[in-house]
Amino acid sequence: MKTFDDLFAELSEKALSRPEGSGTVAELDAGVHAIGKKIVEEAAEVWMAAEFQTDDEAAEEISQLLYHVQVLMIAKGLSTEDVYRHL
Ligand SMILES: N=c1c2ncn([C@@H]3O[C@H](COP(=O)(O)OP(=O)(O)OP(=O)(O)O)[C@@H](O)[C@H]3O)c2ncn1[C@@H]1O[C@H](COP(=O)(O)O)[C@@H](O)[C@H]1O
Repeated sequence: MKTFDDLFAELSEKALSRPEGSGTVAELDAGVHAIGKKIVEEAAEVWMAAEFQTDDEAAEEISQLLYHVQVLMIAKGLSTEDVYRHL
């Protein structure tokens, strides 16, 4: 099973190698403003799923939110350590 750190390593590598067809590369190219809007959209979907959908659907929405947060971290050049030191 993929962890937060596994996904971050995968996305960081994709940002460098820029493989054809990568949604991550496309999202990075769209920029911080577009990624931020995606985070807000996914956060709303997390909220709605938590209130009105199944636990599994809420978990899936949370995974998507974490993905977009990671893309934003990479766009900003932030490492997991930069974030973890605030936890
Ligand atoms: N975990 C994810 C992941 N979670 C969410 N998403 C993206 O976020 C979107 C969220 O889904 P929604 O249902 O909200 O989609 P939507 O609003 O219809 O989506 P769009 O119209 O914005 O595409 C998905 O369509 C994906 O584009 C993800 N995209 C990629 N990953 C993983 O990231 C890695 C790299 O992916 P690529 O860069 O595409 O190779 C792989 O391991 C993928 O599994």
